[in-house]
Amino acid sequence: MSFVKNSLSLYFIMGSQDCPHQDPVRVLEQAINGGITCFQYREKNSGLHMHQTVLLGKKLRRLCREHGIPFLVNDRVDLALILEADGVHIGQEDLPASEVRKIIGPDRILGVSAETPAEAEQAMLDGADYIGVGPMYSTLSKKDAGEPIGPDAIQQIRRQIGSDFPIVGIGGITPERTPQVMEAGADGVAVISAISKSGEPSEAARRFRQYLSGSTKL
Ligand SMILES: Nc1nc(C(F)(F)F)ncc1COP(=O)(O)OP(=O)(O)O
Ligand SMILES: [Mg+2]
Repeated sequence: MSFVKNSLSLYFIMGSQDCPHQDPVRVLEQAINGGITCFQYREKNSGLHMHQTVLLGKKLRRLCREHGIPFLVNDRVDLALILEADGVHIGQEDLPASEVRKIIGPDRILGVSAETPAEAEQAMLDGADYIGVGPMYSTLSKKDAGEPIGPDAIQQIRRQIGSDFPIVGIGGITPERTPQVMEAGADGVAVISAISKSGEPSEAARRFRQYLSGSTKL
């Protein structure tokens, strides 16, 4: 579990839909240079058909492998297996976590979205290695995101599941908002547009790392 916990501190999530003006491979390369610790490939309503999704996924997977960054795939367990991903992330409206755990086996990472203590508890019972809690703040990266639940939701979940289980906050998180999410009990922050749409992904990732290490000049 400590491997997952350590890898969650700066969890970059991206698909081609998040990089309207740049090559997604270059964006990931820059984000890795800036210090991300985990990556999730999340193609959503991007217009790519599955062959293109696999091709891009292979390039992103290769980049992560070269830099020792865990590579996870969102939603699509088949795509995760094709890409030899380190894991998969699923939400409450995706395949049941307990079924996904059977398909990916015991050694791959299983992430599950949770908004409430009950969902968090169930995810743990279903074999999740971490949970993603959000949306923390309003987000443009997920069209069907619910109302923001804020860092308090992490505090409530922590009261239910204890301090050991890995939690990452997600949804509208900026470098400046990172301390609030971490103080609420998260092990890390998951980020899409604050890095992918920053124009300077490596600089953006570096700023998150500064706030994560508490080394910013307040
Ligand atoms: N993709 C995600 N990754 C995380 C992670 F924990 F990894 F940060 N947490 C939450 C989500 C959202 O997952 P889901 O609810 O299925 O929506 P979508 O499939 O649109 O992403
Ligand atoms: Mg999903």
